[in-house]
Amino acid sequence: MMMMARGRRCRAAVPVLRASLSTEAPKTAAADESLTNALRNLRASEHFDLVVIGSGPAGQKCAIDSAKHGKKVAIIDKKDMHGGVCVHTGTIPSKTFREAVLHLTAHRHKGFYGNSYSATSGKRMSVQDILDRVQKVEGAEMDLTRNQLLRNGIYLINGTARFLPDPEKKTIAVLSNDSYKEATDGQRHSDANICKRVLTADKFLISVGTRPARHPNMDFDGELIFDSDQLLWGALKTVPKRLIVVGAGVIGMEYAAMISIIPGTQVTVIDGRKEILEMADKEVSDALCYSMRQRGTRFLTEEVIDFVEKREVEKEVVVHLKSGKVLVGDALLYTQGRQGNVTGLDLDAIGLEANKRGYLEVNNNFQTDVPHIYAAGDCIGYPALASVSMEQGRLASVHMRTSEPTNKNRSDVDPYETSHFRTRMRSGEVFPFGIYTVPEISMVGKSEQQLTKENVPYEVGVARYEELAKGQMLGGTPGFLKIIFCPTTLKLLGVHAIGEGATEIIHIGQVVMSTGGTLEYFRNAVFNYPTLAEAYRVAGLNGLRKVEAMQAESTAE
Ligand SMILES: Cc1cc2nc3c(=O)[nH]c(=O)nc-3n(C[C@H](O)[C@H](O)[C@H](O)COP(=O)(O)OP(=O)(O)OC[C@H]3O[C@@H](n4cnc5c(N)ncnc54)[C@H](O)[C@@H]3O)c2cc1C
Ligand SMILES: NC(=O)c1ccc[n+]([C@@H]2O[C@H](COP(=O)([O-])OP(=O)(O)OC[C@H]3O[C@@H](n4cnc5c(N)ncnc54)[C@H](O)[C@@H]3O)[C@@H](O)[C@H]2O)c1
Repeated sequence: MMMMARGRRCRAAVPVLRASLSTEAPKTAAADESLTNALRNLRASEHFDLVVIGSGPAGQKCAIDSAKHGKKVAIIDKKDMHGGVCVHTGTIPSKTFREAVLHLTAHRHKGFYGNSYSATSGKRMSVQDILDRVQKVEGAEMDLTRNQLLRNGIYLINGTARFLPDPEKKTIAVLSNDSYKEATDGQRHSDANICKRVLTADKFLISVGTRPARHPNMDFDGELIFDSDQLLWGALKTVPKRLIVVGAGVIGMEYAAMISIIPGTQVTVIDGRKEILEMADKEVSDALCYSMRQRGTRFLTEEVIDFVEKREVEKEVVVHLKSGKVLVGDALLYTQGRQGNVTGLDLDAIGLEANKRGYLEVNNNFQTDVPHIYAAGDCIGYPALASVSMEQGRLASVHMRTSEPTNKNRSDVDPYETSHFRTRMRSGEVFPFGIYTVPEISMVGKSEQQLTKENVPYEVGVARYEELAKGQMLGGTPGFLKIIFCPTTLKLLGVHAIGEGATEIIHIGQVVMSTGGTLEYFRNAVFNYPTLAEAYRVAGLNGLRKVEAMQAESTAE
């Protein structure tokens, strides 16, 4: 079904094109060929300036920018996935999950009222207690997204997109597959897939996102062994007493940290690498691990899984590591990276190929090798953040409309909106990372380890939450802010925070850093009091004192 954009002229009804077709993700080459053949004879029913595939952050912002500039835009996605992975299985549900756990455990208040204080009157919380909040927020966010798109005159077409062979590479079919689960678990859930319509467009944006990567030899039943999508689907009823998390990347560490604050749970994290959260500053990741260890979490790094068995009767999962260690848990969460959602798009039809992780290659303007087909968001790889995906989508739209030969104002495009952004983005210079562990982490710019590797001299200024009035008011929970700066110019090179509000206060450092400000800004500025932002003043003064001491020493010599 297509949702009609408000304010648009009604079209003549387009006959639904039916063909006896195989599913969205054909399992064999023969099935794939028969699907392609069946689709080949279908004729396009409507033309758009832009067709966006996938309604996540990248797709939304690209579509809205184009629609606001007068383009006729359609977004294709499955009906139950409007808003993308971001709204349904990624950013929004995981962060709501965190808020629910923090509330139900009363974790933020334990500093004052003791470890036994909770919001569940001593009753052990169920997974559904947490998911109730997640589902409410997910529903509200989906409505918000839909309304925003429709308000902007964007056509929402429900289904799965698949390119059709066409010499111009401008034709796409919409298949009737409505279930995200069907697309992600790779199982065939229905015998036939119906082609609902065929569209043509001048431009396309592929913003199909990613899905969890799965170990080929593990049986993901959603209850004993599950990925981060399945955790939200409700098959797991009770919070596991012994949870094994495989993969200490962002997703693994966020969920491990959330579950570890639930009383009566013991979490073990396994990773093949030496360091946990490699992109974080080591002092920060050490502080996170310290905090989680205090709650009984165990970290097994440089470990590789040999095999995993399920004990169905005992409802246990047993992990055998290549090092010979054997772990027994009540559940296993598998978070070893993600895979681009390109299966089923028939990239062959447009002469494109994804890499083995399912990611597409694009240039600085987000164009693939086919110049009118753009790609943005998680399906182009690093950094795979909702925040960055939104901006990539908008920038793709900016390039689409400003690079048109008919555009007379090509020179008035802000250079920030062109390829510079992507180049700077690769260096991590222009966006922060927010990692919603407990305590939360945030960073912008370089870490001490990166600067050391690059032979860049630096000094640091540090503020501990315990030194701040607001930190005390919040219960004295641990945390710190570290500003890394150049000792000669006093310019900021990186800002790293761990503790309550870290993902919010990081933006102060980001602004000062991106405008070329120095540490002196924090000495001279007056901040609200009491706030966590005051940490900048404390850290700034701490850093300046160190520089003064160094100068005094060198003068004395
Ligand atoms: C557990 C988790 C937590 C996260 N937390 C954060 C966070 O805190 N902060 C942050 O910034 N980022 C976070 N992320 C990353 C963030 O969710 C992604 O960066 C963001 O969702 C990517 O947006 P996107 O535009 O690429 O599309 P996605 O949100 O990935 O959506 C892609 C859409 O494309 C659709 N699609 C796929 N194939 C087809 C097809 N053939 N036809 C039609 N539609 C199709 C899918 O149904 C889906 O709706 C998290 C991710 C995960 C998994
Ligand atoms: N707060 C946020 O911004 C946020 C939150 C969640 C996810 N995300 C995005 O989602 C992306 C995917 O996250 P992810 O955690 O799935 O992937 P990831 O790549 O960050 O982490 C995967 C982890 O699994 C480990 N691993 C891989 N193979 C292994 C093996 N054989 N044995 C043991 N360990 C192994 C890796 O060492 C790594 O630590 C992230 O890159 C991030 O951009 C962002």
